[in-house]
Amino acid sequence: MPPPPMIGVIGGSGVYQIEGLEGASWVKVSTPWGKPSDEILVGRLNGTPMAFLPRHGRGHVHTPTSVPYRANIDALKRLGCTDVVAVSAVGSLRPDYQPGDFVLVDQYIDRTFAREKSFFGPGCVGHVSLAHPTCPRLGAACLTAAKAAGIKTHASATYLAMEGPQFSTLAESRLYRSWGADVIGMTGMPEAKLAREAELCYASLAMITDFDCWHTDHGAVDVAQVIQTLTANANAARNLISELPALLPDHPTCPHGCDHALTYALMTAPDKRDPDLLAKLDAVAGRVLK
Ligand SMILES: CSC[C@H]1O[C@H](OP(=O)(O)O)[C@H](O)[C@@H]1O
Ligand SMILES: Nc1ncnc2[nH]cnc12
Repeated sequence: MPPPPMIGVIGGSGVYQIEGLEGASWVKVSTPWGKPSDEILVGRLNGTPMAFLPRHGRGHVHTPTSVPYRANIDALKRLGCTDVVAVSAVGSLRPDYQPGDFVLVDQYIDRTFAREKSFFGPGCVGHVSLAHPTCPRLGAACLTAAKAAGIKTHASATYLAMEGPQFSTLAESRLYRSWGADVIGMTGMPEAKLAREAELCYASLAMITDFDCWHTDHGAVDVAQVIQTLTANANAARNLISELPALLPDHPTCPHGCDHALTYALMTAPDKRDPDLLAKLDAVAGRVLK
């Protein structure tokens, strides 16, 4: 029997709390990959178990580079999450995706270079498919929730993940546009890669806060502009999340295979596997290592 649905929400910049969780408490979760960004708020939303983790920690302590992505995903998996909705602030790289709009991210270009990107490594080599890096079923639920909450949401976007923390140069912004990227942010990767390795359904809902620096009618992005747009639209994000529980199926076997991503992924022969790494993979890959 597949586990019952539990939604993990990763809150991005400006989203450090969620309201309305019944019986909510902040819990400390230890992982073999270090400490998550913060304690995790666990409770129920309209009867469905939910776990909320602020990606940068309460008070925005972590940079996009220092976010402990592996610990965060491991902790959500360890708590029993089946589905993870990531909320992020992004800049728009196209004129028709405008500040205040939401987008459902379904593709990535990963330009980050200073982060741990895999749970696997020497002694347990694994290769998962990332052709479709997000879960279409969870994405569809997010779009339905956004519609119910009255939020303008674009159904598809390619997210350029940059290292940061500085924003892009004009030449970079133009280059990313020429590559076909639609939005830009600093945290979408390796989060999506790790969620896939952990066999979690993952969807990324991004709020557009600015036009980065390429748009001739708009000044270059700064933090004040990002915060202003985030604050103006924070309620929309909350309303959207509260619509989600009713939209998840009772028996969450993923028709797209997110929950079986590791079935053919492991390459290392059983007798060559590193016991220390296998122990660390207990939550993430326990299903295939039992
Ligand atoms: C505050 S602007 C840059 C900052 O905002 C985004 O954060 P998140 O993705 O966690 O919402 C962006 O990726 C940068 O980390
Ligand atoms: N223009 C931008 N570049 C990178 N990350 C962002 N987050 C919000 N706006 C951004």
